[in-house]
Amino acid sequence: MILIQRAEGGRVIVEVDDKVAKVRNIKVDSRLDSSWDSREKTVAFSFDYCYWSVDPEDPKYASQEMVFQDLGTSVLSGAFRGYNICLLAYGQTGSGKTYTMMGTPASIGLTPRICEGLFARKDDYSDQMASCRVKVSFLEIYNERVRDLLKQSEQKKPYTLRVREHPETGPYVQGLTQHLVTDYKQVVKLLEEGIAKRITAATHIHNASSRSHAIFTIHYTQAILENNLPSEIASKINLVDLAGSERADPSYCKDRITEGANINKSLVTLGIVISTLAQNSQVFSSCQSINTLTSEGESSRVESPPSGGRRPAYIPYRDSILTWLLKDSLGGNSKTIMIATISPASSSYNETMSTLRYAANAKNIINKPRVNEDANVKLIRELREEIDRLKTMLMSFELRNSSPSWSDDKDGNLTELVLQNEMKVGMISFTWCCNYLSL
Ligand SMILES: Nc1ncnc2c1ncn2[C@@H]1O[C@H](COP(=O)(O)OP(=O)(O)OP(=O)(O)O)[C@@H](O)[C@H]1O
Repeated sequence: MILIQRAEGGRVIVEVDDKVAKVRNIKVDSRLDSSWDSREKTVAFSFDYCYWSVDPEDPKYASQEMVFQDLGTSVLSGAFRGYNICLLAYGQTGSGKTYTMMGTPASIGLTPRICEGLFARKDDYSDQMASCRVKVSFLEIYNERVRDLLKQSEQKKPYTLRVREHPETGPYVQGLTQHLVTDYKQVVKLLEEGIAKRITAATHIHNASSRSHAIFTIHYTQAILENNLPSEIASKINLVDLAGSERADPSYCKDRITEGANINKSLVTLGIVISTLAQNSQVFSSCQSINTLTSEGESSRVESPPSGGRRPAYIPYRDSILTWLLKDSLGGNSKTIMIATISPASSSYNETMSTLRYAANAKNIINKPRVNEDANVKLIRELREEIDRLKTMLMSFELRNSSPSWSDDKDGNLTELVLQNEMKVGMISFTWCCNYLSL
């Protein structure tokens, strides 16, 4: 989705028409007869949502509440169902990423609103024999190093945390503190603490520009009772406010230039990861459609890769700390929303076009999210569904079939299947309960 924030620096060259953002091509002079110039006068990009957030007096102005109602509520519903979610704000310096993700005291942003939503739901749990646990962590990546924003550090060099990769759960930051929070006020306090520690500097566009990528993570675990068995559904919500992309100003000091180079390095790597994932998703979907066509027309199955032998390309996640940490959110087990913020001013034309192309690429990625639930509880539920299906079939056979021999055969097989599945359910439930109690 695209969010158009303020217009400083020249005339407005962007307009929003429902889900389409149209940018006037400033390289084509609209006053001249363009018959000799084949370039388009406007370039249109379509997204799931486009918001106009320039002037609060404008009737089409999109407020923080409106953005939350569209995006924040879908983050919450995904988390309640047990999915991992990632919300990522990308855009030019000063275009409103931090405003959208965090907000201001007068106009709170997505992150605090999402936390508020989690705790509003928590209050309902008393009726449902379920409970939940919320833990948060907050880190920044600055100059390719990781710092815990929620840890008091007396050290001179606080950027010492290392990223490691677990074979099952993926990349994580070793030693990052996780804070158990029980109400909204506690989260707000931690958010304020972390934001105050985040590295900012004055750039030629924005005098309090975030120079680091910030990741606020919520570990949301729900304890539920399913089929009379206690179980847990876990969801990880990554709320990411990226550092702004900006060109290096020759008047900057050496540190600022190194900092800019590191920001660009991770944003360039993010761009490469996004376009490779988008290409791979296209290879995957063409593979699927070829397999579908073949299985409709022939009896044999085609193994991937399809004709032409295109294999998925290597994804360089580990080329930057940012992409390594977001590996699962980008093209993995996560529902991911990218918010691209742009300025509608003509002076930002190049950055706006590059952000829109970046976002258009990200739209093509196909992720594989799955509910993070206990595998045994899932198996028991599937077996019970199968038993119900078989019992319904048995009943309809008994009602419909008059031929005794045929019906007896089928009845026998189905009854046996029902019994086998009920035994499996009994055994798994027993072993699972023993394991759960011994923990
Ligand atoms: N829609 C908006 N309404 C009112 N103020 C806004 C809006 N968008 C941004 N701002 C204000 O503009 C300034 C810059 O915005 P913000 O800090 O969110 O930019 P950013 O993209 O995070 O920049 P950087 O990458 O440099 O950190 C802030 O003072 C912010 O409060």
